[in-house]
Amino acid sequence: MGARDLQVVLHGRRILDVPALAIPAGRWTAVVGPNGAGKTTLLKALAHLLPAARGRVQLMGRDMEDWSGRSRARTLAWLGQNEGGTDDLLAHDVVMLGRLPHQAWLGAPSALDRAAVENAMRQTQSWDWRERPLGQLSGGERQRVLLARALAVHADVLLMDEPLANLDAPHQADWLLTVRALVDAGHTVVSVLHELGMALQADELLVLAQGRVVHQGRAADAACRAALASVFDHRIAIHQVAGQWVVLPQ
Ligand SMILES: Nc1ncnc2c1ncn2[C@@H]1O[C@H](COP(=O)(O)OP(=O)(O)OP(=O)(O)O)[C@@H](O)[C@H]1O
Repeated sequence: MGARDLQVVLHGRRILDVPALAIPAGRWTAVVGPNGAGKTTLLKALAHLLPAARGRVQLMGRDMEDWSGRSRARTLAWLGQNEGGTDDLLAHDVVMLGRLPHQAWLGAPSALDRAAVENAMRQTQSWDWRERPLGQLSGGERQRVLLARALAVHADVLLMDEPLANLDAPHQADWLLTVRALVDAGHTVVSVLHELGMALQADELLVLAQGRVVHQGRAADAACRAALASVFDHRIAIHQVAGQWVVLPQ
């Protein structure tokens, strides 16, 4: 996906200013940067969730405005932070919401929908809580249900804002495997991450600061690590341990 002249002004402040952006298809891009850099704002603007956004966003080569809401919802899955309004729903029904773009108007879920929900819940190990209201789950359990909802869409493009929030280490590792499998199957994943060591395992890094893209490139490149150190005012130390990047605060 991509964007041109993307701007967000809120209460008279320019929050985001991205003249041109191309996110490679079939790869995993991690969006990183300090608090307040505009990462969530960028992701929401790309997802067409921010009425205040100006500019052009393209999804699979077509302007967002040219997509019907339904086909866009089938093509682009969203995992956001602190989403309200679904606490009273059973976890299973929350995940089924991910199948809405595939269902006929007022139609019952098909066998395919039910299988997609079960597979996604088993993949995130949340199937055991399917009969529990979302509001009664722990932060990590809830996050895994919401991840299942995004996976159940079977979308070509997945946008995830802080998907690792509240996940314990094994489930962070599972998330990584899930993303790798998605990308291997040709999907595009864009995730905002604060876990910089995980972000450095992405294919591409998009580094934001003060509402601007200050670097975009292959995460394996030294230039990405230099850009990271710079936007965090050199308050991080990046080490390689057993072939993986470890980022420590300093
Ligand atoms: N509704 C709003 N009204 C005014 N300013 C806002 C609003 N939402 C966000 N901002 C401001 O926009 C800037 C970018 O916010 P955003 O949430 O995109 O940052 P972020 O990079 O995701 O931050 P974090 O790492 O803290 O989650 C911040 O300075 C924030 O205060």
